[in-house]
Amino acid sequence: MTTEAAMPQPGRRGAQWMRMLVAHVRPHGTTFIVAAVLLLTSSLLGLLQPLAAKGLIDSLTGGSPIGRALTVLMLLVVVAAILLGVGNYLMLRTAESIVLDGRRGLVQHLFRLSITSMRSQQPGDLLARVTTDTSMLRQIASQGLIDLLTGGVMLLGALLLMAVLDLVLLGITVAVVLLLVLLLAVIMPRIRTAALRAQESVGTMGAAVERVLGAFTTVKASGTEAVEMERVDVASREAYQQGLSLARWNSVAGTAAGLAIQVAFLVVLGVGGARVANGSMTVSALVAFLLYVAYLTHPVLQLVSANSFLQAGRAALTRIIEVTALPAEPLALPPSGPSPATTGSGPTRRTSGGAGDLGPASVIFDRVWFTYPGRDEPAVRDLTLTVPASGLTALVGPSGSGKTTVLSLLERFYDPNRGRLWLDGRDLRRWDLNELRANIGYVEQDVAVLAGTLRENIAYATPGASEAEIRAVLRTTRLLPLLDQLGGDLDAEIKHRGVSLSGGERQRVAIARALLRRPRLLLLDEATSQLDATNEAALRDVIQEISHHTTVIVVAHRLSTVQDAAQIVVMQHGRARATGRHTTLLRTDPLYAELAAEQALV
Ligand SMILES: Nc1ncnc2c1ncn2[C@@H]1O[C@H](COP(=O)(O)OP(=O)(O)OP(=O)(O)O)[C@@H](O)[C@H]1O
Repeated sequence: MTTEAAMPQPGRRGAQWMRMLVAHVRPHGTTFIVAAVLLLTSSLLGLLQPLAAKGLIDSLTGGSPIGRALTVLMLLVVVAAILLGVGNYLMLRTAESIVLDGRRGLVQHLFRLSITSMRSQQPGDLLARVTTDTSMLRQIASQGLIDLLTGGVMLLGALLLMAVLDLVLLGITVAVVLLLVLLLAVIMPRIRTAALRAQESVGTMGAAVERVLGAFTTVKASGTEAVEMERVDVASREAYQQGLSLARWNSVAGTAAGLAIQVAFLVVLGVGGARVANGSMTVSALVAFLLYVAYLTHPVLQLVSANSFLQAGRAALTRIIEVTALPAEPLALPPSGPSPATTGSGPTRRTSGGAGDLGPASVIFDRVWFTYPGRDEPAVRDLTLTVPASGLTALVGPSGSGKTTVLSLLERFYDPNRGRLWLDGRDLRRWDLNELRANIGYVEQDVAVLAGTLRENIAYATPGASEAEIRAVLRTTRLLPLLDQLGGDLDAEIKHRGVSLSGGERQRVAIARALLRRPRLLLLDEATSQLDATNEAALRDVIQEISHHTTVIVVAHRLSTVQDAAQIVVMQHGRARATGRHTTLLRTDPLYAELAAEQALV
């Protein structure tokens, strides 16, 4: 998890797209094959139509009755049309299933990405990959593969039947088709490049839009709407240019294919006419041959468009493969149902990983070093620290001294480069990741409130929580007035990103969420920084009370909030420079004394 998770280069993923395509199609193999057989049969019946037409002409010119030949021709037309309809439907159904599977697989992987992988990506671009790129899978299956198959078979079939009719004319037709193939071989890489660039620009556009949506207030307050619009516009213009390039090359390919068939038709007409005149072939054979040449238009255009779809699909698949190649964490267990009710006065641990009621957890950092990917300076250096089970430990120190990083290492968002961490005497790396996180309650610095109801937000990590339990944590975190404002309705909606809540309310929602889980280790990162004095004092008491039966690690800027901590760790440049109680540190550590003096605590 500690290695930089840059997006792999498309070239390196080149051969994988075929394997991935096969993997996507395989689960729907039966329907795909049935659909392919129906479509092929329909095409083959279409292939017989010129022969039936020849029979009809022969009957007409020979003066024999045409009823039978006419019936055969009609039957061929009707049955081919029905098979085409059913086959198309089945193929589209398969294509939709492939898109569904593709999206599910991609999202599952996306949500399991390690923090390092996720931070190396642009969320808007990832969104484009999940939505737009997966949509392209539909075209690969419904148009690409099937057109390639039916077009190929029809082309071969037609050439075979032409061979039966006249070898000289066949030679002319094959020569023209080969010329076309050569031309297409030149055009196809260009189509592929344009498709990939177009998809990439859509991703860039998504990232540019997401950047604004994620900081909408800042954009408004800074008056930078026009600048941001320009950024999006650059990406959309690029997508437009690549779309044009794609259209250009596609129309060159389509026109060349149509032209090639017409040229073949005219040459065959001329040479064939001469051959009829000198008695080398019959009129009906020439008519049938010409019908086959005209008939070739369809499979040839099919093959051309199949290639375009496959090139575009290949570009999309390449972008999907890039995401699936990023390092991910093990799959999270589904959240547990309601936990057993609290008995007596002691707390019952709620976990979604099944940790059970194990009491508070002890934590040890043993000479831990950690440098963020892409950074030169370690954020944590040679950190040795013991946090006893139960009690409040506070991390204080200047901004950037590594306090948040210490909490991130405990959550295993990152693994140390050197040294080891222990929780309950067990190396952190030996914990099942989901079990580990189920034991920890974490209130991050930039607390997240999700779109949804108040209940969903509070019980986010504890879906089985009862109404009484939720109300209890709301009382503890002084959120009952908020509930009153929402008309006493736990199922009232909170707006996207929690923008309808104040900063302090958001913090308290996050604390309530962590408390409801009744973790064994509670990590609070500046969790009360936005609270007013009254609420802060009240929550400080609550946290003190919790620390009697839970291990609590608090990151605090305001020393007033942690004066009573059992242990205060003073961090500087990633190191723990001093550890002790407030009064001791005031005497023994100049930095702590300075911080306290700045905050008028002495
Ligand atoms: N995701 C990240 N990628 C790269 N560097 C990071 C990342 N997060 C933090 N850092 C760097 O690591 C160092 C420690 O950061 P950290 O957030 O742990 O400090 P902090 O003491 O919690 O700061 P503050 O009190 O301002 O929140 C800083 O130099 C910071 O720039």
